[in-house]
Amino acid sequence: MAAANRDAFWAPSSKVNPDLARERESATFDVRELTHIIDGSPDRTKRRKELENLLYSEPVFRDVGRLSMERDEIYEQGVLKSIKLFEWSRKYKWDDDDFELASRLANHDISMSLQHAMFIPAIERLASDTQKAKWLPRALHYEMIGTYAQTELGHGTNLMELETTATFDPERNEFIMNSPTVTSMKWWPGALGKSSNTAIVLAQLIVKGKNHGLHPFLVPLRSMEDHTPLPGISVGDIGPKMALNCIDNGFLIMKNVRIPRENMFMKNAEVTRDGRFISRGVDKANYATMVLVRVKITRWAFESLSDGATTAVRYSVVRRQSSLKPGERELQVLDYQSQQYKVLPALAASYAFLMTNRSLHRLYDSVHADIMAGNTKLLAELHCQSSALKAYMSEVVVQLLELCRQACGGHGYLASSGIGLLCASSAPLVTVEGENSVLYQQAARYLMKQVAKAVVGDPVASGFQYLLTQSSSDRPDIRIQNLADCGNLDTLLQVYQRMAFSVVTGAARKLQMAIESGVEQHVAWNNNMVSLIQAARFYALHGIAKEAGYFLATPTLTPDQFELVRAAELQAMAKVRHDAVPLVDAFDLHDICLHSALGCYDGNVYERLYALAQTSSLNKTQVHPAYYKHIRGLVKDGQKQLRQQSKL
Ligand SMILES: CCC/C=C/C(=O)SCCNC(=O)CCNC(=O)[C@H](O)C(C)(C)COP(=O)([O-])OP(=O)([O-])OC[C@H]1O[C@@H](n2cnc3c(N)ncnc32)[C@H](O)[C@@H]1OP(=O)([O-])[O-]
Ligand SMILES: Cc1cc2nc3c(=O)[nH]c(=O)nc-3n(C[C@H](O)[C@H](O)[C@H](O)COP(=O)(O)OP(=O)(O)OC[C@H]3O[C@@H](n4cnc5c(N)ncnc54)[C@H](O)[C@@H]3O)c2cc1C
Repeated sequence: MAAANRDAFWAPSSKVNPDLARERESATFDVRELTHIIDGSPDRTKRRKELENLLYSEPVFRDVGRLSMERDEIYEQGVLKSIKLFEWSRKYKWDDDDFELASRLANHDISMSLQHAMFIPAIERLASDTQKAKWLPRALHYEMIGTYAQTELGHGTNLMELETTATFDPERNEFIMNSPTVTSMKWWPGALGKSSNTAIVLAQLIVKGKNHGLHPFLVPLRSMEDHTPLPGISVGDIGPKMALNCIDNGFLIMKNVRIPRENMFMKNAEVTRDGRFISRGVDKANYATMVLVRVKITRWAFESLSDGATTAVRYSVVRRQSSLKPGERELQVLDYQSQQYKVLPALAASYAFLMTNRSLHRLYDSVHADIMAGNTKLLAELHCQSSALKAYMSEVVVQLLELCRQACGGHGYLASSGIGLLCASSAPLVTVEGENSVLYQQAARYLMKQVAKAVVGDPVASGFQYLLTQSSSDRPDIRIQNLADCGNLDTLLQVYQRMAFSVVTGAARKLQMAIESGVEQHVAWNNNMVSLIQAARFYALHGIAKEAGYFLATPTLTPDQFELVRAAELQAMAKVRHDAVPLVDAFDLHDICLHSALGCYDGNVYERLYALAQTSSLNKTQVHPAYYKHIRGLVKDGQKQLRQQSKL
């Protein structure tokens, strides 16, 4: 597609699909006001619009051609986008919020996203003041382009078994970095393969033959002059992935790579010139960057889901298919109850996730400020909440996005729908920054400790008061007698607390019984892992309907009450359906950001599908070269055989 046509492609059309226009006219609330709430304030909306104008004035951010690009081109485009954002960040002195917003507007489709997502935050959190003074300006001015290299080919989850070593050489006042085995090579770090010249490498610290555990080190990878790998460094890309192919996730093998002693991150621990190891702060302080990124993932979960919900809702009101009564006009597919059941949970969860992320962010900011001041009292609660919410929200996003894709029928399978790519690029959220079942277990571990406290009457953390209130014998009955009761938030909270109490204490009981019967603690944990993971998950009405078994078996609800909840859920869906389009419009996603022929604001779905099909590389010529190479021979042979047969 020529550049001029690309611009035309994204230009909003004055001709809006009439079904979509009607939905907007009947909105029961002010969409702009809701947009301000979603953005945070009218000023934040204004700022977003300013950044949209800046970004989308650049051809590289408007491109629709990526659907037919080769890997090299995808990578190069991702690099170009990174460079643009970095240049603007430097020129306009963007703060973290601005950078995050700009990155979101670029769909995080940038090769060197780790620079701001992990590399700079890790320096801020793990480096001593002297190191920060030295490294931060180099990172913020993009002389250092960096990555966070923790995972290895052999181990991602179990950090204790990482094999990379950093051995202190007191004579030369240096660390010697080594990847001693095949499985010890670093594998997966984003931007490691081709883009980064520096890495934060997590390695086992060896001093005087003693292993002091995992610590972070700043390792130069490539020459600052010509970007060639430095002596002892083998580095490269790990190959194409299901999505996110603009990112050069890489491998790294180090052979006797020497770095100055001062390159060990020294906020939390230090090796002195004479080889003494000094540990400061809490044991897990070096995991701080992971906690931050888990919080960020809950934001990305909201963003991906709101993209998917917008596309699925808009398309579902534009698409008409079949009628309920023969001869009647075909129905907008969103009017089928089953379609509402596929699409509206994604819409509802988008809003719930936005608010949850905000609350988690507030907790993060407050605990982070405490930690910087030396107070780590709430670290365990933050670790529990960030682990459980990262796991739960990413799990739900992956499931709901796939439903949104299915809700778009066959067109949802086209790359031009945008939704397949969204599913593929969101899929790793369940794995990165801690695989979900592993993170649920971290939360379960904290929960079990809270149960132990509740049992002996000790105070429990603020979010776990239900362990005390729900255990008392005079707890009130659940009052669900009619549909209106199902809409009472206090009642719903009570339902969840009761179910959570039963599941959490049930898991604790099973664990305790297994241990008392003589089973070793870690075996008992493994034998009860599914119950423990369930205990760490949390669930409104849809959650109750989906997890019926737990609410009926615990027993939190009677079968009659459960039927009422189900009826109330369907009633709520019909109500939300009326405002579904205004509710997705309030996300105010620019068409370029959404990148979907099915989800565009004007609803001209069919025209855009056809226009995007024209960009297929197969359509460059009327007759494809494959015809001359292969198909022509087949057809000619067939013709020849037919002629011979007709002669017989
Ligand atoms: C942008 C996307 C790019 C992606 C990037 C990446 O993926 S980068 C790569 C991302 N990679 C990953 O995410 C790897 C995932 N793996 C891990 O995070 C860890 O290895 C582990 C948590 C699974 C276990 O760790 P372990 O064997 O060391 O520990 P343990 O289970 O024996 O527990 C010991 C104690 O430590 C506590 N504690 C643990 N973590 C934290 C924390 N963050 N904070 C605070 N506390 C924490 C825990 O509660 C327990 O406390 P207790 O009960 O003793 O008072
Ligand atoms: C797109 C992408 C980007 C990434 N970026 C980075 C990066 O920038 N830097 C970096 O260092 N790493 C990065 N990673 C690596 C990522 O952090 C790891 O993949 C993740 O931590 C899981 O580790 P693993 O792949 O080794 O899985 P494993 O730990 O081998 O787990 C495999 C499976 O085993 C099961 N399992 C494992 N342990 C347990 C347990 N204790 N209990 C129950 N079940 C268990 C789970 O089902 C799990 O899915 C990235 C990964 C991806 C996919």
